[in-house]
Amino acid sequence: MEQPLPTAAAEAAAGGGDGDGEAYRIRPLELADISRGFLGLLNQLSPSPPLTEDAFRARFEELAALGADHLVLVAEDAATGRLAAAGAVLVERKFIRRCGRVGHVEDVVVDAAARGRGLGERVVRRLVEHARGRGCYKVILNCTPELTGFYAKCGFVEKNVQMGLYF
Ligand SMILES: CC(=O)SCCNC(=O)CCNC(=O)[C@H](O)C(C)(C)COP(=O)(O)OP(=O)(O)OC[C@H]1O[C@@H](n2cnc3c(N)ncnc32)[C@H](O)[C@@H]1OP(=O)(O)O
Repeated sequence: MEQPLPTAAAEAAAGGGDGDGEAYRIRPLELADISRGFLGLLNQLSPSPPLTEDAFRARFEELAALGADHLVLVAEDAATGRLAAAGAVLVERKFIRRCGRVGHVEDVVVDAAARGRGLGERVVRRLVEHARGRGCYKVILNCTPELTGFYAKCGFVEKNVQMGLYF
């Protein structure tokens, strides 16, 4: 039987599945989410060629091996079972700051039809809580200038600049 990423238990302990009768249930990514619209969601973030089921499974298992240091959350529409949002957080383990940990929020996306209802903020706040629960002293992310207002609503402040080198 298919299992969710092993991060599920840690995530649940840190505030876990909503289970409160809300329209969207936020939970860790599962293998079966490939047929619940997960890839279509990611495509709204960054258009890319279709991923095969084998490639998805291989990456899912790779991430599962990282345990609670890598969490992908999705928001499932309780009425339809389709995914309406997703986001990820990666816990970096440092030597500095007394071997401190830093959370990196990545790949946050809400389906175009579900935007503007607070779902994006809910997902980000849950990712942040996971990082806090893993002992991170800060959470950081990169975004375009147009999105700073959204992340400010999620509690983030602008700090430094992003630089990139693409291959
Ligand atoms: C680290 C990264 O992943 S960066 C990539 C982010 N993802 C994308 O750009 C993909 C395309 N965009 C989306 O998926 C969505 O528009 C998101 C994720 C940016 C926002 O999701 P939504 O569910 O629509 O946002 P949500 O409804 O939770 O908004 C929360 C608050 O932020 C505000 N907000 C939302 N988007 C923006 C914006 N672009 N600029 C300023 N404020 C915004 C909302 O008005 C709301 O404020 P309120 O509480 O005063 O009403």
